[in-house]
Amino acid sequence: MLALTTAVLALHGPRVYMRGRASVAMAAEDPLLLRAARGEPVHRPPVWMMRQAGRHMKVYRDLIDKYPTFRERSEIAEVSTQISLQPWEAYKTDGVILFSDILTPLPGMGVDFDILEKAGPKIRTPVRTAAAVDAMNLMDPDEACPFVRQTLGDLRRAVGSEATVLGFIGAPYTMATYCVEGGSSSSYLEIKKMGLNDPQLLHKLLTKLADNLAEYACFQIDSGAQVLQMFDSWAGNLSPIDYDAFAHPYQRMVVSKVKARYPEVPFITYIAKSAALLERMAANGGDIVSVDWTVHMADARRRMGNIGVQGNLDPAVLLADEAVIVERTHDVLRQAGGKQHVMNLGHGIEPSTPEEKAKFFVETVKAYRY
Ligand SMILES: Cc1c2[nH]c(c1CCC(=O)O)Cc1[nH]c(c(CCC(=O)O)c1C)Cc1[nH]c(c(CCC(=O)O)c1C)Cc1[nH]c(c(C)c1CCC(=O)O)C2
Repeated sequence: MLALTTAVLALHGPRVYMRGRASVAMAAEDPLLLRAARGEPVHRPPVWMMRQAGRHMKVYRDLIDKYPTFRERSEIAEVSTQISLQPWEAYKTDGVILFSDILTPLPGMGVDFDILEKAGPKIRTPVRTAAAVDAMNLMDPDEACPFVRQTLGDLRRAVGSEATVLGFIGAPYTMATYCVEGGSSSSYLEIKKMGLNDPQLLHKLLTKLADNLAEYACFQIDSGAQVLQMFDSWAGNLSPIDYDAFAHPYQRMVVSKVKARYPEVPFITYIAKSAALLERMAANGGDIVSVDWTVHMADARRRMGNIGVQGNLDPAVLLADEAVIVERTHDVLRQAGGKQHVMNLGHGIEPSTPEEKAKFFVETVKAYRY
């Protein structure tokens, strides 16, 4: 800890460090995660867990009897607010993420979907032709997702300055995988075929999605989201050539549209299995790269230079003994260093995670001092 403080002093010099402390005092109103995400000095790392609201919590599973479909649970504002707050009430995470899904805005664009309890997302009519892409419209988020505005506002009022409220979107490529495949996939062959045989059609779909998703992200910020996370979860499945053609430019398009309107709102990008893509992710115009657990955080820092990081504990560690959780958590925190790091898992929490282990992980991070 002392070594780290010395390192911070060596890096910034005492004068700048003092100025940093003064700015902390001035920004005392803003919650910790938001300050850390902006790169301001903080006394400890903030922590939340991807997919923290949901199946691993008994209070959530109990609600399924009353609201049997995911769309009810995420599209009735009172229910979505209640679920979003469950992990905050149980663990006092520093981040509270809107309980919703990346597919939620699709009906507003003219693409309808269901979420089946076992099989997951299902697009009613997959988007595979020029006519289907042309039929997609520019969404009006207030008309399509009024419950999102309501929930984000209610969440801000509920947590005040004790936590940071996060909004999120899917990135165009990952959204396109659902539109084209019609649901989850392990090989992504339909969208790959489209990209290889009719790239112009895929570009057209991605452009439409980018316009809509940027609009939807801005709507979430306007509704109260203080940090925005973009999930390009399945872009790690692309070859670099295809990533550069179909994922990267559309991430950039979304980021630049959002940044043009909300330059001060921290923007996080997540991709699963992204070890080969870190440098590319860091160049999409966002502020923070959410790193999965297949990379040493210290390597991620070295490779990406001056950009914030989020992550990257293997979610499986939350199934281990407490001593292992402490050891692995501290290891990530040390590697990430004290600057612009949001502690998180490397992907969503496993549904089989015992709640007391999730709580222990959050407490372990909150007890750490820079
Ligand atoms: C199962 C599933 C859904 N939607 C989706 C899946 C994955 C299926 C696949 O592998 O292809 C698609 C999806 N939804 C989300 C992502 C990005 C995050 C990721 O990579 O996991 C992805 C890829 C965000 C989300 N999806 C959800 C959140 C909620 C907020 C949170 O707590 O993080 C987010 C950010 C919630 C969600 N979304 C869904 C359910 C059943 C739930 C409930 C919570 C739970 O997982 O137990 C439906």
